[in-house]
Amino acid sequence: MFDERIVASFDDKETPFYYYDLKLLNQTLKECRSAAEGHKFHIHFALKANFNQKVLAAVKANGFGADCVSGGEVKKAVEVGFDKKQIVFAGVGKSDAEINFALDNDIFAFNVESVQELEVIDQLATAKNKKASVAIRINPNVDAHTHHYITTGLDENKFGINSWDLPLVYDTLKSCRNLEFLGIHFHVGSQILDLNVFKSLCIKVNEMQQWFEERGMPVKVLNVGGGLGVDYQNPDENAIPDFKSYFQIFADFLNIKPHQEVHFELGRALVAQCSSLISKVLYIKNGIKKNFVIIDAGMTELMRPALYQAYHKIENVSRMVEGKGFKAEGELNLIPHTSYLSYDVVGPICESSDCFGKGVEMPETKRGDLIALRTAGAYGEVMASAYNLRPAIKHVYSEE
Ligand SMILES: Cc1ncc(COP(=O)(O)O)c(C=O)c1O
Ligand SMILES: N[C@@H](CCCC[NH3+])C(=O)O
Repeated sequence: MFDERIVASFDDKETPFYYYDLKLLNQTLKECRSAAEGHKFHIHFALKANFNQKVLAAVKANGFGADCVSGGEVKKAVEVGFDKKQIVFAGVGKSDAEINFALDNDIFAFNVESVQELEVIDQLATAKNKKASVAIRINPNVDAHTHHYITTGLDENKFGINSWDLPLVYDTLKSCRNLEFLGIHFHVGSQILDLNVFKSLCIKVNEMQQWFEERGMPVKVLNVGGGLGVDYQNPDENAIPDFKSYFQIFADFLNIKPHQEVHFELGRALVAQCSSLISKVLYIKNGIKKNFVIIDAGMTELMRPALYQAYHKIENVSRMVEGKGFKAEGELNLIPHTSYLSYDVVGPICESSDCFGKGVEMPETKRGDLIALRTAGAYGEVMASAYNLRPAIKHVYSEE
């Protein structure tokens, strides 16, 4: 991904910044869309993964809808120009102001996460003399086999309505005159690489839709959420996820009826690989037990390693020649692997967890080298913070 021309173009840029490969982003979006179109599946992009303006413009241009988790995201989606009939609003804690904003904008649907929320949406819709379309988020108790902080579909998680509360949901839907029941919604977790998880999800979705339809409530939308993972270890070899196999699971195992639409809410799979956090080496500190590379990006710019011990591939792009490996300073020839050193790559923030990788093998690294933290396009800049009064994040975009 980082040929010499790209690295040279970074020379005059102030670090740290997120570098976006817009060509890769567009390729990824197109592949996803064509894989989904074959099955007539609808995809809403989960804005929580990335709400960078250029990213959203590309997502919208490629025909995706918007999956929002706050009033702020609904507002953003409206401002960017997503079709309001392609905006959904999920989240366990929607405030009255957020619900009102979404009602005023006539969005496609609320994914509702509790019985009390159903009642509140009905009251607020009644006050506006409107009907709110709702999908019921059901907690399917399916183990996503992913990091426990990003598992969302187990009984112990706060998300969704548990199946034993469905009779109460049914009664509430029947008594609330300003709600229109649209369908059911699920999301079991994120960074899921084992496609069997989605098979188990399909089985639960089939059970749940039958429950509603047996009670005379047609389920028009089956929303199966997002969660497809990406290859953090091999970002160049597997730059675009296998969308075909992913969608095929749902085509094979979901019991889709003619009156139904299947909706997805993908985030990470669409945007993770198109961006890297580029940072400059400030200092090299050789300790007794460890060598530290101290870079000018910290957990404030990319929080995932500190928060989830998440892995991001780390490369010294100043010493990389495309197709040839690494070069030593001033040399054009390859340097042997034995001259790779082991470093802990850390940021400047006053927290011990401000560490991007331990024992990272890199060619001998010097002050001023550029370091790329790969696969940072999802849950990267959106989770940035101003802790330590850090400046706002900067961006650089590929030409395309
Ligand atoms: C309800 C919901 N939908 C969609 C997503 C997007 O997930 P992912 O980025 O893993 O595709 C999430 C985040 O996990 C979510 O909580
Ligand atoms: N922020 C998480 C994903 C959360 C998904 C949202 N429910 C991550 O970086 O992996």
